[in-house]
Amino acid sequence: MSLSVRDLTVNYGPFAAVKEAALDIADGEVLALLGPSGSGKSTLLRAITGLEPLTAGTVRWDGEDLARVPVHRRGFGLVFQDGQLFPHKDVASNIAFGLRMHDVPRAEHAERVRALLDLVGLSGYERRRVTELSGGQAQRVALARALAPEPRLLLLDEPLSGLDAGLREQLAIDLAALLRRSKITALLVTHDQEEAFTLADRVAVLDGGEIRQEGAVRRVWRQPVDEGVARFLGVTTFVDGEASGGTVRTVLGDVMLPDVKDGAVRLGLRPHGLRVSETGVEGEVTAVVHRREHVRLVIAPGGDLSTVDAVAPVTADLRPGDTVRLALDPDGVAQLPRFVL
Ligand SMILES: Nc1ncnc2c1ncn2[C@@H]1O[C@H](COP(=O)(O)OP(=O)(O)OP(=O)(O)O)[C@@H](O)[C@H]1O
Repeated sequence: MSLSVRDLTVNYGPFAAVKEAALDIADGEVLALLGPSGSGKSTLLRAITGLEPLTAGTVRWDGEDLARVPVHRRGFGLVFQDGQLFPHKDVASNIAFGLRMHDVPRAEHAERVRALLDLVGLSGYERRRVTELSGGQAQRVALARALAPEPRLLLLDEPLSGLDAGLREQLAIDLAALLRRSKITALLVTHDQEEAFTLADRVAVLDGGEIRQEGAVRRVWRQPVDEGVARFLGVTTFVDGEASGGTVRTVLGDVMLPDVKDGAVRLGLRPHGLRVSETGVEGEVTAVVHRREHVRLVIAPGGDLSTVDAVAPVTADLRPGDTVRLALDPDGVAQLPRFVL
């Protein structure tokens, strides 16, 4: 085990921004701290780096308590939302700064900078002024600078949130490949579930300063512990059902789910968990929103049911008032614990 955090609490006056947080990151693993704005993600990350004093708790690396180890001696690399590059230096000097801080001999700088630029997909950019970089390129340079001293833990605080959507998606894919290829141990802070799921092996979902759920990405996505976590992970509709032999029967249709136990179950549906289909439950379209890859719909299924979110292909020509049929898609369905009163 590399990083181990226990009972970590950070108070700002009477307000607890982080409450008794516990998490572990194993060697080569990427953990994402995911949560809404103000949930305490950045405070927890800053406390781990040593930038924020702990009110209580411990941060250990391989068992060693870091309480008395200052930020620059922890061997951690940091990347923030705005890469905070030195504007008067060129790309190579920005990256070499990371090397100088860690006593890498000067003769090795050029070669190391070249290798790092290659790693982040910016070969040949050594002499470029940082003021002449795009937002995405600047974040790649910030990443190269943080990686230069070969940190034992890379901490990324919303590294992509300053970028526009398309670029952000591409950079998340590139960054995920880089982290896996280089077997870097990392902690990522983000409010964007797509980003967390692209980049991380495990996620810890924070809300109100508390870690509400922690686990492998797929598991948290498929089995959120409560409605709060489920909603934060994109679930908009909850429906009860009865499982038998791997199929769950609900008022919105049947769906086959892996590992579902027979008996009463509660499902959480993301919009793409309900798709317009040839057969299935009938409903009336009440709203249509065009998205890049699909059309989002609000449907009134009739009867006692409240409106539900659903999707249709971009080619679907649907308007409010149209009648459609809906089928459940297991890809967009989560399973929640069902509390029997
Ligand atoms: N220096 C400070 N003094 C007082 N309160 C603070 C301070 N820094 C943060 N807070 C409060 O602590 C809470 C957690 O803040 P934090 O920045 O960790 O949240 P976050 O999840 O990272 O949010 P965001 O995604 O918006 O950055 C917030 O309610 C914030 O207002």
